[in-house]
Amino acid sequence: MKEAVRVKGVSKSFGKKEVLSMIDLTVEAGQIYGLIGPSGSGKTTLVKMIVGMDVPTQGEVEVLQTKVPHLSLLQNIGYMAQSDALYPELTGKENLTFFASLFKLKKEEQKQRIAYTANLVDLTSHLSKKVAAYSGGMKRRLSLAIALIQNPQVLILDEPTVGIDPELRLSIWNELMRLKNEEGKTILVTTHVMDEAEKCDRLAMVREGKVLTSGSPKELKEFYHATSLEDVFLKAGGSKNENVGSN
Ligand SMILES: Nc1ncnc2c1ncn2[C@@H]1O[C@H](COP(=O)(O)OP(=O)(O)OP(=O)(O)O)[C@@H](O)[C@H]1O
Repeated sequence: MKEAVRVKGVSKSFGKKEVLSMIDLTVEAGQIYGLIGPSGSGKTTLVKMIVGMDVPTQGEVEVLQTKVPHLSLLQNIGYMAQSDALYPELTGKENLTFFASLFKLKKEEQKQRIAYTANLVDLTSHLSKKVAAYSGGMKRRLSLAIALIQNPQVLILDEPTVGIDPELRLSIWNELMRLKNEEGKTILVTTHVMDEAEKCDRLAMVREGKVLTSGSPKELKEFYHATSLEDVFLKAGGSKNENVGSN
């Protein structure tokens, strides 16, 4: 299978502080790949370098066999940041229309994508409200809709379900599964939530800027003789970098 994302020997420092240290990871096309780790472990920094918003101090990143950053990748990467980048004075629909207009979409396709993404995140009946009047969860949902607007091949979602109620969280995960299974999308997601991590095909557990271990949830639990992913995390924390899975 082809690689959708390749991170090769990436380190990142801010001033003298090294935040990421020699990260290697590969996301196969058509996988859901989870980055899990405590707050401050470096997940967002890594994600920003994968989408081309920040530059590694060392190493390089490729997405769809193209070295990041590259203009051609904008159409193919949908990015949902941790903090919402929305226009509060515009309505939900105007926000979606604005972001859709940045991409090469025909008028009819643009309309369809707006309707589809709004429905996916359950915002259809709120589209004419100003975003300033949205709750935190609604803003997260709109950000997710925007990440999907141009129908990108690769989705990079930084804690997409924070502040979203359990029912909608489940429906968003069901949709991510559908996007993977039926449309062959590649999805890289950061999360703190272990039951979301269980749904990923592969995981990398990150702590203090290093990948502690990686593999499928099943492989990780077997390797560490652990009953849960929390347990894997605790056990992996005490050992050297392990690559449990096949890559
Ligand atoms: N622009 C910056 N300048 C200096 N330090 C930074 C910068 N961006 C991130 N850091 C530091 O890098 C470390 C990793 O931060 P990062 O946001 O990547 O972690 P995270 O795992 O995504 O955490 P969270 O889950 O809370 O978002 C933190 O110590 C943070 O303070």
